[in-house]
This record gives sequence, C-alpha cells and structure tokens, in this order.
Amino acid sequence: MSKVIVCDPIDQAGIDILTQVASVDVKTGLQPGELIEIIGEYDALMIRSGTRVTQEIIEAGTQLKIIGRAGVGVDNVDVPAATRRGIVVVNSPEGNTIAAAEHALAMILSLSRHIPDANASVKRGEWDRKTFVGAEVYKKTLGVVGLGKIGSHVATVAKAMGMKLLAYDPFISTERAEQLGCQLVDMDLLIQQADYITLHIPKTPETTHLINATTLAKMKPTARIINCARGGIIDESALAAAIKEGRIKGAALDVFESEPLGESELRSLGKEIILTPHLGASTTEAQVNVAIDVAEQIRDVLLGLPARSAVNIPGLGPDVLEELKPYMQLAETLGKLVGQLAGGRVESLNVRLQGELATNKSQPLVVASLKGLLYQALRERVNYVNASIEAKERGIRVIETRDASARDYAGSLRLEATGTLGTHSVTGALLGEKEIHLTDVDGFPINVPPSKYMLFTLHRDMPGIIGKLGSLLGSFNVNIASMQVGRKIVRGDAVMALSIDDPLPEGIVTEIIKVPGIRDAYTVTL
Ligand SMILES: NC(=O)c1ccc[n+]([C@@H]2O[C@H](COP(=O)([O-])OP(=O)(O)OC[C@H]3O[C@@H](n4cnc5c(N)ncnc54)[C@H](O)[C@@H]3O)[C@@H](O)[C@H]2O)c1
Ligand SMILES: O=C(O)CC[C@@H](O)C(=O)O
Repeated sequence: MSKVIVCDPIDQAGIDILTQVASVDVKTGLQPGELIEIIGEYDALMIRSGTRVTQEIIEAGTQLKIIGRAGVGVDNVDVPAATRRGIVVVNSPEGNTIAAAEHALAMILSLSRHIPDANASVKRGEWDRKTFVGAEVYKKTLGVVGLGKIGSHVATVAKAMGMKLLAYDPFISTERAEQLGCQLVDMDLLIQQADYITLHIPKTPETTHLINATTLAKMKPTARIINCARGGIIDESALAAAIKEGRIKGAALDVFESEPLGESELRSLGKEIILTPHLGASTTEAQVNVAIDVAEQIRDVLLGLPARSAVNIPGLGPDVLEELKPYMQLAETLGKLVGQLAGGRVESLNVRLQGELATNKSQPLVVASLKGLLYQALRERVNYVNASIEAKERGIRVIETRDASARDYAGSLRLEATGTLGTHSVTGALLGEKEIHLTDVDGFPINVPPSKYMLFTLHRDMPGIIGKLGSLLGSFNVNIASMQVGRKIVRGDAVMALSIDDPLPEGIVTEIIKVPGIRDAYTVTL
C-alpha cells in the first residue's frame, strides 16, 4: 500500500480521501532535518503554506511521486527540483479564492472602522468613542492590483458597497475589467488616485517591492493599503516609515516578507495598521475545498491516473504525453518567449503547427503555448488544464493554423503574439529527438538553443555594432555565453540573440537602445 505524509494541518475530509488508497501519517511541526530523515518512506507529501519543501527534502524523497499543496501558491515548494525528479506538484487553484477575497474585504472595513483596536479597548474596560471615528468606503476609490480570481471577487463585492473601482493588471483585457465594473488604468494612476489599494498578484521578480518608498510617496495621505497576496510585494520598512510619518493613512497585512513574522517595526504601530497571521485561506469552507481538491489528485496519481491541476506536468494520458513531451517543452518555451517579446497585454496568439505537427493530435501544443504565454502573468497557477480558460478570460484570441508542407524540420512551431505594444513572432523546432532550437525571431532566421537568460535586439546590420553592445554589456559585468545575428539582407535590419549567464541588471535596456543602430532590445527569462 502507498504511504502519504501530511505535514500541515489539513481538513479531515482530505485525510478520508487519502486513506481510501494509502496509509496516511499526519506529522505536523516537523523540523526540516526530521522530515528529510523520514521522507524516503513516502509516496506522497501533502502540505499547506507551513512546510517549506526544499531541494534537499525532494532529493531525500526517493519514493515520492506527488507533492500536494492544499492552497494556491506553490512558492514554498521547489517546483523545478520536483520536476527534475519527475515528481508531480499539484495545487488547488480555486479552493480558497472566496476566503482570501473576503479576508481582504474584511481588512478594508476593519481598517476603516478601527474594529480590532476598538474591540481591544472595550475589552480592556474602556468606552472611548472619540479615538475610533472611522471612514466610509461608500463612493471611495478602490484600486485593485491583479484582477485574477481573488481580485475579481473583491471588485464585485466592493462595487456592491458603492465603491468606485480602478484596476491594474497588464494581462487582463479592458472588456474583462469593464465586465467587473473596473476602469483599467496604469499602476501610477491607480497609486495616485486610490483611497484603498488592495493587492492580488503573485510574488514574482517584477512584483517584489512593487510597493516601495517611491510608490508610497505618490499615494494620497488618506490612502490605505491591503496585502492579502504575498509577503514581499510591499517593502515593509518603507511602509512602516510611511505610516509613522503620516504619509499614508494605514495598512492591513495578512502576509509578510518572512513568516512567521519575527521582530518587526510593524508590530509597534498603532491603530493605523492591522496584522493577521496569514489567515486569508483560513475558513472552514476553504480548508474543506482545498483538502478535497488536493487529496483527490494525490489519490488519482497514486492510482496511476493523471492529476487535474498539476503545476509542472501535464494532465494528459501517458501515451500522448510520451509522444508529444519534447514538443510540449518547445511550445511552452516559445510561448514564454513570445509573451515577453510582446510585453504588455496580448490580444491574440496565432499558433502555426508545421510539418509533422500539422495533425489534430498536436492540439495539446496549442495549450502548452498558452501555458508558456500566460506564465509571466500567472506563474505556477497556470497549468495545462486551465491555460485555455485563463486565456479566454483574458480576452486572448487563439488562432490555430496548420501547414503540413513546411519541410525545413520534421516538425516546427511558429507563434505570433499581437498585443497592445505590437506583434512579435518566434519559430522553433527540435534538433535530434529533443533539443529545442529557436529558428526564427520576428521573421529573421536564427539557429540558437534557448537559454534561461536571453537578450534580443533589433538593429541595423552595420560594422561595429556587435563590439559596442559587447563593451556595454561588459561594463555592466554581464557575461555573454553565446551570440548570433539573424538577417535577411546584408546591411539591412537584423536580430541579435544573446545567451547570458546571469539575469540582466535593471535599466540595461534603456542603455542598450542608446547604442546607435539598435532600435529595440528585449530581455527574456525562460
Ligand atoms: N492570504 C492568503 O492566504 C492567500 C490565499 C489565496 C491566495 N493568495 C495569494 O493571492 C494572490 C492572488 O491569487 P489569485 O488566485 O487571485 O491568482 P490569479 O492567478 O487568479 O490572479 C493573479 C492576477 O495577477 C495578475 N498579475 C500578474 N503579474 C502582475 C503584475 N506584475 N502586475 C499586476 N498584475 C499582475 C495576473 O494577470 C492575474 O490576473 C496570489 O499571490 C496568491 O498566492 C493568498
Ligand atoms: O495554506 C494556507 O493557509 C495559505 C494558503 C494561501 O496563501 C495560498 O496561496 O493558497
């Protein structure tokens, strides 16, 4: 019989499902070393946000087939390490949406009416009505940052409370925002005009410290900010300073840069700040939902069936998967690449299946392309199951074309994304059985394997340009691993594709496009 270890408190409904197919050990509060010692006995690991599943734990889990995260964020799991070991990681993308949205709404109202401090004061035996005069949310402006599942529900309820809604989400269509009664604006305008700002975005390199000393300085002195998404999206020291100095009115935080929250100046602030210990998903209903959702997937995988919300491995039948696997990787890589070249909001994606891929069996490649395209916006929340729905909700039109006559490679895939900032295309193929190569970027032929960090330039093909770019990158201490130029005619327009050893420093694109002859530059992380 299979063995499952559950390392965080999980609702009994989930445990009951697991016991149908496995012997289940519930061991909460284990130290990392203790888990490493015993994980080798188990086929499945089930957690919430409390357990950090590191590479070390994954490597010690020699029998592990699946890690189940009873919640949305898988940022406490080393997903690449699990993928390398062929371990499926599953989550529950929607089980706690309402709970988290309601927590954010509760924070908005509690902050406006000083409920926690007023309650504590009465319990201390006081009757102080002057200190706790509040503010109404009716007719105030709420800025929703991230109009995904949770942000959408917050917007819907806030609308019903009579709030005016602004939203910032570069990956959402104007139509979708309008359906929710939100005016889609840029972040700067939202920051400047909102009375309340509520964050519902994933934590990514782009969103880390999105709220910092500069953005806080642009807010109204009466503004209040709520973070029930992820710690680290707000710079906590800058926030504490802004509140102390009365530069903004208040904040409510459910999530922190480091959890559990240790010594922090946030704790010393008064009624302007409300702190809760990551309770967004902590409702009875949400815990039942996520426990059932994830336990069912663990049960299915242990029975040899596919998982429905795998964040790292597609939920396809094993035969189809085996055949398409290398091409799925190609499609996802091209999706990520074209999404980053297009930048901004993508309105349509044209997927062209060429050569031997021009058959109906290749349909999963369209889904894999969308998964790659949406990764920038949704990170681990996008998977093979929800990619098409997420694209539809974002108003992305998907056009699928097939060309069996293309003969350059056995099979190749071309993606063209059109967005608010223009149109870009990429083509790729497999060399040998599974080596991915980019064969065309924006109509310029190249032949390079993709690497994690890349830089693409659009420039005029003229003497000296490669040297100037090389020196500029050198001055930023950027090491070039490989470089290739693609051009159609000599001294015409050309594309340069560079593989870089490390992430490119911020602001470098601004410097690159100052080099005479370079018209555009794009940094890409794959
Ligand atoms: N406090 C809790 O207990 C709790 C519970 C559930 C979820 N969460 C967190 O809440 C957040 C939102 O979850 P969700 O289920 O709504 O996710 P979601 O994927 O449905 O929505 C996220 C939205 O953020 C947008 N986005 C991505 N990058 C952005 C950027 N740079 N700027 C603006 N928008 C951007 C995406 O387009 C998407 O619409 C996640 O961080 C999740 O981990 C917290
Ligand atoms: O497990 C929890 O309670 C938190 C979950 C939440 O942060 C999530 O990402 O789903």
